[in-house]
Amino acid sequence: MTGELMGLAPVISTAGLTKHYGTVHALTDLTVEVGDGVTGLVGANGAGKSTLIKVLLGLLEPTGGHASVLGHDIEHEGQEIRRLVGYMPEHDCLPPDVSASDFVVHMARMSGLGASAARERAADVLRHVGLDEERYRPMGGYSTGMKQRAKLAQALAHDPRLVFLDEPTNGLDPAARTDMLNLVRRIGTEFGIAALVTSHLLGELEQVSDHVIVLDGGHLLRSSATGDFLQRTGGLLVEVVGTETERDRLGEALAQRGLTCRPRGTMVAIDPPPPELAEGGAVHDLIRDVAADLGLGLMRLQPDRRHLEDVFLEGGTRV
Ligand SMILES: Nc1ncnc2c1ncn2[C@@H]1O[C@H](COP(=O)(O)OP(=O)(O)OP(=O)(O)O)[C@@H](O)[C@H]1O
Repeated sequence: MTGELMGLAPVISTAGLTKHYGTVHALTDLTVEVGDGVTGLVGANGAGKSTLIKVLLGLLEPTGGHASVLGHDIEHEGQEIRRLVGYMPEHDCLPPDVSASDFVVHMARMSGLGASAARERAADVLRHVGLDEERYRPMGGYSTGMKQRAKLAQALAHDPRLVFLDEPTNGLDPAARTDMLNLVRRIGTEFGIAALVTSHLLGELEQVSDHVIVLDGGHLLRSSATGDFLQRTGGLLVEVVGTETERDRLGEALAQRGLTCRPRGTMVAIDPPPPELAEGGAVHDLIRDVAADLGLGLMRLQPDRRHLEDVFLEGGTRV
């Protein structure tokens, strides 16, 4: 876990955390730690992500187990936790007749800032999230992207140590999604605020998270550094100048030399080579020589990596 590795106290720590809604087992025996930086909380709809956040905020009582957030016990110190933590809920919760500016000032005042400090802080966070002149307009007329930014701004209003961002990219088009992910990354790096961010889209979290926790039906499927999810497969990806014809000529020639190849987009994906070619970069030399013999220009030769989707496709092992 991130915190343990760095010798720091974890930002969040749970032990056997369980939450049932009647017969629905939303979280089961969850033991996990979250450190500083950005942590992705991934899982399909209904996996228990929002429930975990609400339990950690002290808004829902756990059925069993324990958890602490920034060193505070969730059952007895919920108020202290909510003072230190910002929360961007999944669903629309913005008053339509109020401007983002008034709303964020209000949220900052609620957290104890004086009138002028709250105005200053609101202007800062609204600028950081990219709401400019629109911030003076009633939020009812905002696009989904602007609403998500306003929700994020209110989560940052009281200068929290940690933010819970529940599906911040929900409903956004690809460009707005990229902007939001960049913002999430900046929160964890430039602003130095730890972030637990949920998504059911696995690919997007691998771009911004230092660590990823995967939930499946309320169970912990996996918790590791993002780099470990993207571990090398031992295979290679090669791209040559030209079209599919050149790609396939290379693939066929490499297959004749004992490599297992298949097309993947514009590239040739090569399975981990046999031991005699894996040693000392022999496979790289072979690919270079085969491309040269065919008169093909090598554009790219890189390790093939697993992606977060693969963890799900493989079914994974519950830990
Ligand atoms: N108040 C509630 N009463 C009963 N069941 C609930 C309640 N809230 C959530 N659930 C159920 O608990 C399970 C986990 O829900 P949760 O909202 O935590 O999942 P999630 O991973 O956040 O999914 P989503 O992204 O769809 O919100 C689901 O089966 C859900 O239907």
